[in-house]
Amino acid sequence: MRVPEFFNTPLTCEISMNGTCKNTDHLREERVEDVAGGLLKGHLDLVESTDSTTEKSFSDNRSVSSSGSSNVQDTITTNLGESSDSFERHKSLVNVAQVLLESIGEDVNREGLRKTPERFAKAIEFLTSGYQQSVEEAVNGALFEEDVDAQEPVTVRDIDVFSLCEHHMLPFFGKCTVSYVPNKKVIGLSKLGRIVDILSRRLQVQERLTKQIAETIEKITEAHGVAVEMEARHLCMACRGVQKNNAVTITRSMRGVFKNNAILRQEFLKK
Ligand SMILES: Nc1nc2c(ncn2[C@@H]2O[C@H](COP(=O)(O)OP(=O)(O)OP(=O)(O)O)[C@@H](O)[C@H]2O)c(=O)[nH]1
Repeated sequence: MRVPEFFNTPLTCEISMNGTCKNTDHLREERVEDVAGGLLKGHLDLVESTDSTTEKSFSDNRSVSSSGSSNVQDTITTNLGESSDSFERHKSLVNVAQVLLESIGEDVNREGLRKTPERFAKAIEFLTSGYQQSVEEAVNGALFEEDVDAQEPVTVRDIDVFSLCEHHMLPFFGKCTVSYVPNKKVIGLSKLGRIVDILSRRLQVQERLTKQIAETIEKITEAHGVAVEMEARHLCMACRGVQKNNAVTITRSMRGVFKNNAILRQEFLKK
């Protein structure tokens, strides 16, 4: 069984307002032995091979408090709330998968399907993990003051996109190109990919996803302008329904100077 990162970390410190620092490892033990009251253990037993999302929720919450032990206690309470929510979510997804298998006439106990509800739950948790993530946390303050040339865009092409269409909950996937004209600050390049991931790992329609990516980048970077173009294939159009396997949908969102400056816009659209 993999153990969440939290339990493998060295000494935890609690820093009080007056700057003193004391060991709070006892809180970690309490968290398992007493505070969790068995819930955490139950969770770990059920989610035997803990997925990255669950690990993240534990490791992210390993906190160094800047305002004393009550905050540490608050954090623990919040963590247990989140852990309990994710436990309940996981349990219902496993149940849903079992019902789904039974509904199509499958035997949920046959060898090949025994672990399928668990796998299904983990896959759906991953594909919708964007609901549990915040863009601000992912960007992590990676905005850098730079004296860049006015009106010169920064463009990252071919960022992979995997999302689920909200109509059929089937994947749509492809790539997107993001461009922005910086306004005194630039964003860490990887953060553009992270923003795309967080917004994609939700139930979406391609048009809304494209617009949300542009709006989010504009808000975070305060850029003079942002342009996003996405090309994607929708499995709901390929493997079922109209069955157009080669159809590719292209969506765009232009904001700020990209909207008004024809040259910038043309440059962006030129491949
Ligand atoms: N605009 C848009 N439509 C989408 C997207 N993803 C799926 N759709 C469409 O959503 C529509 C849902 O139509 P409905 O008639 O309610 O559902 P349906 O009977 O399954 O439709 P068919 O797919 O035509 O069989 C379909 O036309 C899908 O192609 C998307 O990202 N953007």
